[in-house]
Amino acid sequence: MAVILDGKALANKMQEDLANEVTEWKNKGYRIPTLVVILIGEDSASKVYVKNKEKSAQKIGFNSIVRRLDDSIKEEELLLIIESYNQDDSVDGILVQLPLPKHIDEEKVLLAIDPRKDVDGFHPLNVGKLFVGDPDMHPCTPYGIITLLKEHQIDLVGKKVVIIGRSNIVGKPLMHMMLNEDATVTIAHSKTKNLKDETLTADVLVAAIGQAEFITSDYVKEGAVVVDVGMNRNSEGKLVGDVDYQDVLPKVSAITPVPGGVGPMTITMLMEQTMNQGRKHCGE
Ligand SMILES: Nc1nc(=O)c2c([nH]1)NC[C@@H]1CN(c3ccc(C(=O)N[C@@H](CCC(=O)O)C(=O)O)cc3)C=[N+]21
Repeated sequence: MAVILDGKALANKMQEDLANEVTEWKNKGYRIPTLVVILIGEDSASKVYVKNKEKSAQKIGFNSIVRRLDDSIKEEELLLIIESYNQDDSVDGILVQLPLPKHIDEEKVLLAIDPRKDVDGFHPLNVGKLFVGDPDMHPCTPYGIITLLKEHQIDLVGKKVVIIGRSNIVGKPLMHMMLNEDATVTIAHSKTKNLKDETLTADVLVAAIGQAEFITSDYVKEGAVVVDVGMNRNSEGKLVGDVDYQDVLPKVSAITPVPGGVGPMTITMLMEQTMNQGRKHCGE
């Protein structure tokens, strides 16, 4: 029987621990950790994600600020808003929800966030620190994946990990984190030839493709661990991953469900890094 890697359960447990820490923190008379999430425009998926982040932050007891900005905002104006939060000593974490409207340069925005407040781990300095194996802030989705696998004692040393997807927010940072765990890593993507030949070698297969139920059992080695990063709506409007869950289930040793797998872990790692920064900024 396959082990279900229940991200929701671990997320709940970790968020309870964080809530207890915040209570202790308050009792010591310290300032409550503060997270600012900046949401630009009306993208419906982004709204749901931001709402979930806000709910978690409030449940934990953080000071949660969601700054909603109009689609038409000028890049300079956004940069000034970010700078004001950089300067504000009561703010521990700043996250700008991606994707951004087309007229705004993502690289400029990510560079503008103070790296010490970059709880998303997307600032080039934090990307570079991860690259050289000395990470400070981690991108939350890959960090959540590693945390979930570790919780279930899934050993990565020397294992063959195949990641499908080369994005800056999932595939590439996960590659570095897996290397830091001594795994052997392959990244496949839309131009990869004979994808199945790659995926069938995977002890751990990570799907970050963006196509509903793309990975069927013929892509998966017997006994593999399958991690599903996908978030797609199928024709019935149901949330499904990049993995055909029912089809691969009999073949795998462990698998993350969608919903309730990687998604809740992503949010939890954001909260964890906000707590850590809050602690640092108070000099503890
Ligand atoms: N600057 C930035 N940081 C991010 O971390 C970031 C981002 N931009 N842009 C988009 C992606 C996506 N993302 C998710 C967060 C939570 C769920 C989540 O909570 N998923 C639930 C279900 C949610 C639902 O019901 O739709 C689950 O899997 O159980 C999913 C995806 C964060 N992202």
